[in-house]
Amino acid sequence: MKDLLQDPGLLRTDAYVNGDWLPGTSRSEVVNPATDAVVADVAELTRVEAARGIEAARDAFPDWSAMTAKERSDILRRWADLMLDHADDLATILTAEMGKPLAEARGEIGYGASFFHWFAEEARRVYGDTIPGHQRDKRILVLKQPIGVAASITPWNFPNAMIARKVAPALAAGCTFVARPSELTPLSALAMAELGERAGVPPGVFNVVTSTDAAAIGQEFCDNPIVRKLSFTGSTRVGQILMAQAAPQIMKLSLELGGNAPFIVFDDADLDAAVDGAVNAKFRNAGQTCVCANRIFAQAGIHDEFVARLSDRVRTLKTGDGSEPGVDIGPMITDAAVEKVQAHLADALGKGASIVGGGTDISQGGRFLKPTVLTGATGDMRLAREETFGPLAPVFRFDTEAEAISMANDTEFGLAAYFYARDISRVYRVMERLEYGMVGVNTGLISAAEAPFGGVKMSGLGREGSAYGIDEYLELKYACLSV
Ligand SMILES: NC(=O)c1ccc[n+]([C@@H]2O[C@H](COP(=O)([O-])OP(=O)(O)OC[C@H]3O[C@@H](n4cnc5c(N)ncnc54)[C@H](O)[C@@H]3O)[C@@H](O)[C@H]2O)c1
Ligand SMILES: O=C[C@H](O)CS(=O)(=O)O
Repeated sequence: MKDLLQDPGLLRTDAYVNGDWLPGTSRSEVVNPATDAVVADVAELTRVEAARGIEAARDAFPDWSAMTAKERSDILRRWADLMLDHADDLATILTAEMGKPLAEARGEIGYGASFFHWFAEEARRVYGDTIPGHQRDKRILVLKQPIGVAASITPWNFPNAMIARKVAPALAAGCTFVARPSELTPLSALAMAELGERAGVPPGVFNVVTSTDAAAIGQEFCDNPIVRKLSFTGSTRVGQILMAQAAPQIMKLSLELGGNAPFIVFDDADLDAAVDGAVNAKFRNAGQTCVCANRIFAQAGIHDEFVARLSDRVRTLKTGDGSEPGVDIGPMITDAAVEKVQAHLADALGKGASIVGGGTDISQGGRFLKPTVLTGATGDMRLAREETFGPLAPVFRFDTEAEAISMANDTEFGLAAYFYARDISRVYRVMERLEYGMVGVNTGLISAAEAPFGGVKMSGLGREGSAYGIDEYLELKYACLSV
């Protein structure tokens, strides 16, 4: 792997605690999902060693939080600049461990760096308040102060950006941090730590504990009284586990969980734009994103034309090893992920859906699946109620606006939704009535550091990015002065 990198020093395989690289008492393999080749052997830390990382963050907190906002801002900006300077190497590492096409991996590095740039600016705008007193001799002050030690647990599908979206606001606020990346994709987090060290992040401020024992590390994060904030991105199932485990500590939580995004195309939509949006929203990261269009709804008047145009576009998408030029759809991350998509397809076909172009098999060998459009999808199918997390685009037909909104909202999730329409009254009505944390109107790509990313209902708590994102790592203190 190192021979593929311009800067081999970025391929770090030891855990990073208190500025030291720890080999751990054992190692675990990171495997390329496209080839099954072993990419690296990574340090396997125990729960006790993870606690060392928490203690390092505790010990680093006083000095880090005492820095001026400008001092922290400068370090975050240097970190972002280094990530962009090394984007090609970081993308090579990311594609090797996660499988996404190199172009998407480079895009993710830019997306991750954008959070460091954004919160380098937000660091200097953590303002408090003065409030007119409730008595003549009282003065009211509101201070915003960093929570303290924050911890993160993140998924495999965006191994750089999901950590950046948490570390950047945390450190900007003055918190110190312990990250536990997915066991499937730890290398991107370790490369981030290497660049953080080069950017001047002091020892103990940012720590990366690597382990395949997710439950043990998560339990340590929830049980250890030093940890005052846990930020989790992953499935709703695990989010519920962590929320319960964190309850005894009354720990502040951010939960970025599962989704079931509707993608609605109304009769008055710009169909070419809707097709572009559907391809972006459905097939980015081979359909392995929390905001992917999981259900596509097409109004009766344009249904057949939309399906025809979408299918024509999908047929041009190339499946293959993400490190190869021109590949649009990389592998699924695991065999279990392949099995889930195949199970959703079989269930849908068994309940009356059809693959556009015919056939019943979407396998391309190994963990590769053919991007596929289904018609005849209905609400009783598994793919209507569960995240498919793969390149399967089920199209549901609808007649009225009210029916579309009702079907779109008929889910326990509420992360992202999308719709295409040009009538401004309809745009306002639908935008207001969709029960989601984020709505894309005439666009299939909504994620940006400038915007508050997050969901409602079973899709989580809190927001990441935007000016709101730093509040997740701050506490309000009310001071009442008698004068
Ligand atoms: N809302 C968002 O921003 C967002 C972003 C990316 C992914 N996701 C969601 O994540 C899921 C896919 O990612 P995934 O398969 O890695 O999810 P996952 O919940 O299985 O795993 C997420 C992380 O939690 C760890 N984990 C698993 N069990 C744990 C436990 N008992 N205690 C502590 N940690 C544990 C995993 O090792 C991993 O690092 C999908 O549901 C997707 O929608 C949401
Ligand atoms: O899958 C989860 C990510 O949050 C997707 S995005 O890149 O932030 O849209």
